[in-house]
Amino acid sequence: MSALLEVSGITKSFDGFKAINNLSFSIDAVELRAVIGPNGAGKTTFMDIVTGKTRPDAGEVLWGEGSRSLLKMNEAQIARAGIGRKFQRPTVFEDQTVAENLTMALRADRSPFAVLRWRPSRGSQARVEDLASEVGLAAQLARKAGELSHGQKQWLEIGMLLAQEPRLLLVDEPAAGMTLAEREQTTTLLCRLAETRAVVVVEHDMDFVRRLNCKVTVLHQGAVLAEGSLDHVTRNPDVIDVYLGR
Ligand SMILES: Nc1ncnc2c1ncn2[C@@H]1O[C@H](COP(=O)(O)OP(=O)(O)OP(=O)(O)O)[C@@H](O)[C@H]1O
Repeated sequence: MSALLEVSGITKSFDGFKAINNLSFSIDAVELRAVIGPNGAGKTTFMDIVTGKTRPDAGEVLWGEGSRSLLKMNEAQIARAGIGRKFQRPTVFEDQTVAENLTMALRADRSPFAVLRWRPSRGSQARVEDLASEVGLAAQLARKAGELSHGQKQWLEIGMLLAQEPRLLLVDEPAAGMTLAEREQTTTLLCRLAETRAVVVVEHDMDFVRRLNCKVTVLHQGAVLAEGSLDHVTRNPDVIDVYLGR
C-alpha cells in the first residue's frame, strides 16, 4: 500500500529547543494509527505541522498520489486537500441542532463563491442524515448540540469533519472525558472510519489504544522511538524507560 502522507526529516525548534527532531513518519491511504508518547514528545507539534498551523525548520511533508508538498499550502488549502483535524475539545455550535451543525459543515466544504449561492437541498438533507447515522446520531438530529453528552458532541464534530470527505483524519485524545460506553462506541466508530481512509489517533489512554488494535507509533523527544503493535512497543526497553521516567 502506498503512503498517503509522508513526513521526512522534519525538525522544529522553539527558542532553540527541538520539539520535533528529524522526524520521519508515513501513513497509508487506508490505515488506523495510534500515536502515543509522554508529555512534550511532540505529538501536537507534529499535527500542527501536518495541518499547516506550524512550519517546520527543515524536512518535507508530502501528500497524496502526486506527492504534493503540504509545506507549500496554507491551513485552508490543506483542509481542502483532504486532511481533517479533530481537536480534543468539541467545537460544535451549541445553540444549533445536530442537523444544523452538519448542514453548516456541508456548506463549509464549498468554494467561497459556491458558499454564497449554497441552499440546503433534498440531497444535502439526505447527506446530513447519512452523516448523522455514520456517527451514531441519527436519533438526535433535532436536538440542540448543547444538550448532547460530551461523547455525542465529539461524534457530532467527527460527523462535521466527515462532511468534507477527508482522506486523513487526525483525532486528538478522543477518549478524554468519555464514559466507558462512549469510549467503546468511539473505538467502533474510529475503526470503521479507518476502513476507507487514514485515521491517526493521538491518545494517552492505553486501554483505549489497546482497543483500537492498530499499529502504534511512539514519539519521544520529537522523533519516533518505536513502532508496531501495542504489545510490541510496550515490551521495548526504551519505551519502558521513557514511560517510567528512568
Ligand atoms: N509554540 C511553542 N513555543 C514554545 N515551545 C513549544 C511550543 N509548542 C510546543 N512547544 C514545546 O515543544 C515540546 C513538544 O510539545 P507538544 O505539545 O508537541 O508535545 P505533546 O507530545 O503534544 O505533549 P502533550 O502530550 O503534553 O500534549 C514541548 O516541550 C513544548 O513545551
